[in-house]
Amino acid sequence: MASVLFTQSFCQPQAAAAISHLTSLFGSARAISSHKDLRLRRQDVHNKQQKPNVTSGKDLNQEKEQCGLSQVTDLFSLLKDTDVTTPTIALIQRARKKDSALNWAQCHTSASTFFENKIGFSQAHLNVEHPAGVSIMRTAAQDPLFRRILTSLVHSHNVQLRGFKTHRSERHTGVGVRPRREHQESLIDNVQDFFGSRSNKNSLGVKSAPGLSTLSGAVKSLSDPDPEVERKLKVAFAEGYKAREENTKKRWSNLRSFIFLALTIWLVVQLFSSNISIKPGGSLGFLNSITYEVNAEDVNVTFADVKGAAEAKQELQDIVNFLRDPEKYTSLGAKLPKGVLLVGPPGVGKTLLARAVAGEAGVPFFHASGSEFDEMFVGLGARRIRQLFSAAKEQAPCIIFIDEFDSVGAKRTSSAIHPYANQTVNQLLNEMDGFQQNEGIIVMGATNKVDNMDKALRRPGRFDIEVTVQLPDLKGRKEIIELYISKIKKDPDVDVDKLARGTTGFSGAELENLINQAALKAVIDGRETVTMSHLDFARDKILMGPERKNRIPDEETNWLTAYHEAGHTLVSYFTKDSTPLHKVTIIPRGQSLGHTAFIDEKEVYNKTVSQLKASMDTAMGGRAAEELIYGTEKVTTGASNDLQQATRIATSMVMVNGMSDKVGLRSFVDTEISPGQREVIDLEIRRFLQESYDRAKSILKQHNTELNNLAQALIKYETLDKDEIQQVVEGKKLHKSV
Ligand SMILES: Nc1ncnc2c1ncn2[C@@H]1O[C@H](COP(=O)(O)OP(=O)(O)OP(=O)(O)O)[C@@H](O)[C@H]1O
Ligand SMILES: [Zn+2]
Repeated sequence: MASVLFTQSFCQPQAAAAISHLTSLFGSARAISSHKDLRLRRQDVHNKQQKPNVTSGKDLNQEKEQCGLSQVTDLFSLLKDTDVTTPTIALIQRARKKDSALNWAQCHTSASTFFENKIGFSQAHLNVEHPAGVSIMRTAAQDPLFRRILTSLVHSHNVQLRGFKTHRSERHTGVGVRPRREHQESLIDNVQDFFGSRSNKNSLGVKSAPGLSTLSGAVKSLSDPDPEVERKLKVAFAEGYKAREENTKKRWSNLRSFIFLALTIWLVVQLFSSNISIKPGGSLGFLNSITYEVNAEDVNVTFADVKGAAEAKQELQDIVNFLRDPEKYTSLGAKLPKGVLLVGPPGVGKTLLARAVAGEAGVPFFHASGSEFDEMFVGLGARRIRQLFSAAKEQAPCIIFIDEFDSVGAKRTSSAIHPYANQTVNQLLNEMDGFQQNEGIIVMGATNKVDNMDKALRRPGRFDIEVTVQLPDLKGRKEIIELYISKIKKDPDVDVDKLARGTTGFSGAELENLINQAALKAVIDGRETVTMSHLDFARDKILMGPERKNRIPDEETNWLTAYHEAGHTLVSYFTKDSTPLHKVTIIPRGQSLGHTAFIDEKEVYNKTVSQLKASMDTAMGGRAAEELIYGTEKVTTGASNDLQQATRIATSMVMVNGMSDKVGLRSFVDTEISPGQREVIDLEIRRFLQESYDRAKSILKQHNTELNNLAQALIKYETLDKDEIQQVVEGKKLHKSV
């Protein structure tokens, strides 16, 4: 890994090692933000106000700004300590990357997504009868590091629970966020037993270790957090802790974390007691003593390690050839690109490809992350760019890879909030222009938001080559699955082909995660090998969020959820061109009370008007069913996500894809919209949505019997797969055990 070494004139050697270890893991931008976090916490203690309370919307925003990135920092350090597998880290990184480092909200979302995933897995551990659970909880409770992270995460979770939804629930049709507290109460009781706050014996009759009361004290001191939050944290951490425990060599990292913590506190004191002033364009005297040493990485990844992505590999082969033998090109007078932009959705292997280019060519690889340049101090980002390029020049031919490229290369703004962001882009442009075409440095940037990029960066002589990396197709998925499944012990019943067919739309990282999750599930089930049912379980978890153990004890809510989900399902069922149904359930999953899941049968490269309308109608089906059955006064907030999704589709139809007659064949991306136009657009979006709702309602009215049957079947069986849905709709009797 390319490490950005952070040395400082007054560093102790040991401490410098600790810092460099950390910065190499997280990049020092994040190391710096955790100073900020510590400062906040110190103030909290000072004000005797330990609770990071978020009440009003304004506070919430402030809170986000103050603690967003640093919470993620903690999360990262947790990950480091727990040795959680790469896909999980990739998952967070990816979610975090969804926006520039200035958008803290995204960070929280990613953190929560992560915990949802972790917690789903941990439910088995939560089971009091599970011997692993007992020992995990007990060890966890005695650990000071655990407590520290716990404190900071309650913080993060408080923010999350009050303001955001998970990534998954945004992406997939499902019921919105509704409280689900009672349902969890029995579970919380169990945990409380563990933590000694109810009695000092848990239900196994094992007397609690003394440390338990310490943890319960810690939890109590967290200003009476939401029990749901408390529960989630305990479980998530117990599991994280277990993973950590399993890796004995990680013990040392405890010590390092401690040194780092002590050092950061000291740094913060230095920073904020020395009267530093930040002047526009100026720099901090104190920070001038910081030097960054940029190290390259030797890569041993090759194209053979990247599965699928044949086109991308082919396009990149030219770059490899050039790097292998720059002279050959120079002597012919051929000019090669300086910059290559890898564009594609998260997790498709952009980073992997860039590495493979370096590996194939046998050149050093400098890896930097866009957010590293997003500094809280003026001019540091630009300076880092300079240092990165000057280090690279010394080692040419080589590759500079900038991940999350959109956070460095975003359109320059005149915004008053971050007036210095432009400096970084300017510096990058300078550097790109400053070296000769055939000098042997190729700058590769990866982004999933190419539209946000500053246009100047894409002029000839800069990032003028764009390589698109797509989601893997059937063959690609098969190869990826084969690659990762070869690393685990699988049962002979595992059908890779079937799995590949049932995972349309999954990225490479998601497939890797799927296999990992399946393996975890197999371990929990006490199995020797991973079976198809473990893989199915993992797929559903990734697709719909982790499954809760039980349904909600409130029957009225269950019926409402059943009708809501049956509404989605039926509209989809009776609408031509809708995405094929996969499953419907009223067991709460992730953040939602129920879920209707769909999987495309084959790759979708483009969507037709009819498909888009079908998606909108299906999303509207939930609300329409609620209204039909319970009346307008009884509709719930459960459809908020659905509405969001439908609105997104309608908006893009009208504003981007020229699918509205009134607005015409016109795209409003990147154009000023006059008030007159805005009104027309608005009316069109509204019309699209209303018509969609009406279509959904009319389907449900027409198929009222089926709606009732489906809701009843959901109440009885809780989850129905595609075939079962069909049987119910066709009025056949289901042979399914309850
Ligand atoms: N095509 C693939 N072949 C093999 N493994 C893959 C592939 N795509 C993704 N993976 C796995 O997923 C991990 C994450 O992928 P990677 O970080 O390269 O994706 P990315 O496109 O750079 O995503 P992001 O935009 O989030 O950075 C890889 O380290 C690899 O383990
Ligand atoms: Zn819904």
